[in-house]
Amino acid sequence: MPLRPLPLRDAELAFDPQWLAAAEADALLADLREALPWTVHRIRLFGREHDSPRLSCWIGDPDASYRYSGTRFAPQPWPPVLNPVRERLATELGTGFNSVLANRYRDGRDAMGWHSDNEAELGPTPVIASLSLGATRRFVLKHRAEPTRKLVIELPHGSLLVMAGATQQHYRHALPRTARPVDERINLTFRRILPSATS
Ligand SMILES: O=C(O)CCC(=O)C(=O)O
Ligand SMILES: [Fe+2]
Repeated sequence: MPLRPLPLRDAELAFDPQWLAAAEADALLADLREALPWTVHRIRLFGREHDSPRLSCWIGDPDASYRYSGTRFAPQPWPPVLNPVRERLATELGTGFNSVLANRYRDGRDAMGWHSDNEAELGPTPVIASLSLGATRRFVLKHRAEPTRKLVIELPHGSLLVMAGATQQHYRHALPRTARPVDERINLTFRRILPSATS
């Protein structure tokens, strides 16, 4: 299916509910579960350290280091299974990616809180390509200045959501917890860390 624009004022979004065919998405999910060194990241919230409610893994080119809670981290190397995905994204979106944040939500209690992907190293108008595998979860975008302006979207197995332009400047997003019994989900957000920020 093609990527189609999702209309939302002050945002630039495109969505394909089935960017990967089910069999490809199944294989990728199974591989990534095994291939990645999943860890619980520590996050700083109101001055206190907590375990983040999910498993994560940062992947990237060797020069694409990133800052997280004030520390600089070297990324994990790309697992070969992601190479075709990375190439296809670059071709279809017309922009290259040098890093991926992989998140693994073990069940409905795992989640991601409100944030924007607005780190300085991504630049002011980052293209972020979010590929979802496994259980369908609800993703919510909320306008910073007008919180009633919202988009709620279900992200199914094999779907691709692209956030671009000024989306990160105007909107925050989250993956809320759910009381529904849900299976595991893996999400990959492909990003481009700018070279000026990686030295
Ligand atoms: O799991 C998701 O769909 C969202 C992930 C996300 O917002 C992020 O990695 O920055
Ligand atoms: Fe995000």
